[in-house]
Amino acid sequence: MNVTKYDVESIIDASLGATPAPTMTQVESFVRKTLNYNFKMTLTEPFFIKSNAEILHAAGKQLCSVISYPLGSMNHKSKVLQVQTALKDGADELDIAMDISAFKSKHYEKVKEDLKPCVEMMEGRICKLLYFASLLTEDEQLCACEIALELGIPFLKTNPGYGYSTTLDQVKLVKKHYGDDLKIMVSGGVRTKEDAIAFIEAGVSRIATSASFEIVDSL
Ligand SMILES: O=C[C@H](O)COP(=O)(O)O
Repeated sequence: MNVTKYDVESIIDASLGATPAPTMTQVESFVRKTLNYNFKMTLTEPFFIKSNAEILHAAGKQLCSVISYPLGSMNHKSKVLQVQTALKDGADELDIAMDISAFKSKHYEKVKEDLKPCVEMMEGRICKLLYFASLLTEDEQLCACEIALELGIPFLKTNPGYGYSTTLDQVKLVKKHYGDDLKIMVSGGVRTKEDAIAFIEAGVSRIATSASFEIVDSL
């Protein structure tokens, strides 16, 4: 498979993830730096959506934010409010975390009821289900895929970062069972162009990484 620089750059969601508590100045400088690249999205925490959207939209770029990140453990009302606010503030896409504790407790209906209004509010905009693959068994990962499809979210985000790296096996498992029915954004631990190319060859549609500049600059 011949993977070009464009193939990689154009599917990256650029994250500042490696900096756990960035200052507003650090965030703005990161966002301004992404303007020099042709990334798919710039990822931003909810607090920064409004200010980052002003910068990115003025330059014709888009941003994605996160909801109930990283464990999906916010209560339902606050998740709904967070989605409403994120969209009002200018988010173009959202990565919504599944309630991992409820899921691992097998409260699948609760997990779905929690997510359903959030997905409906997206009104056709892209959202991805963060299912935290590294905390799940293989059977649980496949169960999360079923939930995504039942909710009409045909796009997964594997892991939140924070030291949880996505493996090729996690991606291959989903691709083996669901093929093109589920798109995957690999997230967590993608650090080099070799990592990026290996995940593209495994079938991912998007790459969220805090090494976006380094990866593209090395291609
Ligand atoms: O949301 C995206 C994450 O920050 C990606 O994970 P990473 O920080 O390990 O690259």
